[in-house]
Amino acid sequence: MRVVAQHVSTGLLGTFLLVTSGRTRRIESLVSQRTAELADASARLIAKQAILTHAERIARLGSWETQPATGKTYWSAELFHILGVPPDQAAGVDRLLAAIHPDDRETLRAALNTVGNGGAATSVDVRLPERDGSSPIVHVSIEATRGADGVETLRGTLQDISERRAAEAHIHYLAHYDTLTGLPNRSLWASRASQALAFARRHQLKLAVLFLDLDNFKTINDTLGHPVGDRLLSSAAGRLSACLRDEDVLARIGGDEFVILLPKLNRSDDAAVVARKLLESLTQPFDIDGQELTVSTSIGIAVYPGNGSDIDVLLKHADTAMYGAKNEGRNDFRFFTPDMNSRVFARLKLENALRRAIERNELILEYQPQWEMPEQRLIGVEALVRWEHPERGRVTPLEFIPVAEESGLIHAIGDHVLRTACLQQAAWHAAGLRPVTIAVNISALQFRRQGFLERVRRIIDETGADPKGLDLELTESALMQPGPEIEAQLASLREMGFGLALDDFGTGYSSLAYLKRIPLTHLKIDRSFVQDLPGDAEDAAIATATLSIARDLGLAVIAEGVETPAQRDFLLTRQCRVMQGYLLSPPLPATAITQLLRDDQVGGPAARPP
Ligand SMILES: Nc1nc2c(ncn2[C@@H]2O[C@H](COP(=O)(O)O[C@H]3[C@@H](O)[C@H](n4cnc5c(=O)[nH]c(N)nc54)O[C@@H]3COP(=O)(O)O)[C@@H](O)[C@H]2O)c(=O)[nH]1
Repeated sequence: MRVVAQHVSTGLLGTFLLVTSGRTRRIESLVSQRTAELADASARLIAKQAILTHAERIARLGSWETQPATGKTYWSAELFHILGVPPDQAAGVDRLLAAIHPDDRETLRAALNTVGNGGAATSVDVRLPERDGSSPIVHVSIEATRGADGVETLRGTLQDISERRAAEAHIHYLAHYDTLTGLPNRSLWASRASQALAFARRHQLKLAVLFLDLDNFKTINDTLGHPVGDRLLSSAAGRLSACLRDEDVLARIGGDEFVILLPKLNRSDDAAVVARKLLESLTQPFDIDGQELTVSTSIGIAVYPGNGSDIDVLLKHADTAMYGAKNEGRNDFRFFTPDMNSRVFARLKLENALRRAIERNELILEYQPQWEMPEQRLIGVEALVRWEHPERGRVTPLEFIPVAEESGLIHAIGDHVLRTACLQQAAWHAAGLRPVTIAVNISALQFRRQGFLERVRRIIDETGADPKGLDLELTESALMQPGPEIEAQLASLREMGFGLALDDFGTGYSSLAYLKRIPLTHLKIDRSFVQDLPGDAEDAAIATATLSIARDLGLAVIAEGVETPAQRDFLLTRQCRVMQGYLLSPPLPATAITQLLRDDQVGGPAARPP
């Protein structure tokens, strides 16, 4: 029995053991299955957490959660990072508030309290304390989960939006400011001007709009290059700005155009006071990269309510008045008057007529003789363009050359003048007349334009003219800052045989240094230095010095604008051998020069320095 019992008991145990071990295995298998599932879930959770952490880092967005009842708090890794709080420091609402800029803490506290006390979800933008010179801006969103006893969980996100804000600010800046000068642009100016106008209308105040355009800026820009032009513009903007009050609005609205709003004006004349200050501010030369540059401005003024009742009209009238100031000598201001509209129209009409004049060959040349003295031997002529306008009669180049330069027509006119002078040389040669030099004026814009040399070559080839009998008269502005390209162009012209005369010497941006570097053949004493000779001591000194410099540099000199025997005699005593002016002869048609040459077949062109 014992054995049986034993057997039985062994059997039971065995059975039990068998059963137990079977269950155990199942349990084990279940446990290991569950463990694997848990490990898998945990791995997936970790992976998801990693993705979330990654996403938060990329978005510069941290998240947080806090249970007011238990004080349990969670901060994501990115939240610690954005707030600059070490990850081992206790994280909670107080810590969050402490990490905010002291001036913005109350804003966030109020938002947290609102949501914590049952208010709707909200968000605020607050700053963090300054780091690396700026205060990051964070956008904090707050919401709550509520239970029966009120708020159970307060949670939210905090995102660093500094870059977005900076980008928005930059876009705003680009849309409203001029990047070169930092001044408001046309759009911002117009919106401020409209507000000011509404205020002026309500309070029956006056308001002025000033339109400024820098004089000769285009020449400086085209001749010295855009980087120099840009620096000049921004320096000029600085000076203009310094003349104004805080409430005035200065804007740059185009290349060299500025507008100013004077919003609170007692009397119209106050605008004139400001205009005078602005003109005065530009009188001192600018030092741009070590070179002295001078620029002036012309100013047009329109006043509300007299000259218009909306900003567009006031601006248009100020622009028109600015043209008035330009036409009447520049470097000055003019108030708008209704008759100016017709003047601007006239200027546009002139430009159109000039365009047609070129096509219709209305531009002709006269030639002013140049004489070797004291024998008064004709040795050259200066070609001067004339416009025979079908209705207006003769239009002076003083009127149309500036229009041609502003409109770009100067290039076509310049080519026409050079071609006509070349053909005239060929005609005099063909007629068997003795050769005289023909001097041709070249505008600075024409000379500095890409391809000038090629155009000159083409004209010479087409006309068969001899450059040895041609002088190109260049102004000082054409030769300002002669870089290697300009020097090479001048050298090529000299190699071709052209003479190179510096016109109006002493009136512009004279630099004796470049006289040495560029291959000039002549200097022309400007008639402004001749007209008061011999009485004016300063003019006498300038004329004498010019002659002396030219002699030392081996250059020929032509005195222009000689109108009186006293001027002629003074210049003769200073060894000036070549003269031009009304005393000797006005500019004449080609036929008259032909006659002069026929009458005197013994002269010859002035000897040029080698
Ligand atoms: N780029 C070009 N400019 C040109 C061309 N033709 C003329 N011009 C420039 O126009 C300005 C005015 O010229 P104009 O009315 O022809 O006057 C010239 C002479 O008539 C005048 N002159 C000559 N002698 C006297 C005088 O004794 N007294 C006096 N008051 N005026 C006199 O001077 C002008 C010549 O000046 P300049 O060229 O400096 O030698 C003038 O700036 C012309 O340059 C052209 O084809 N292209």
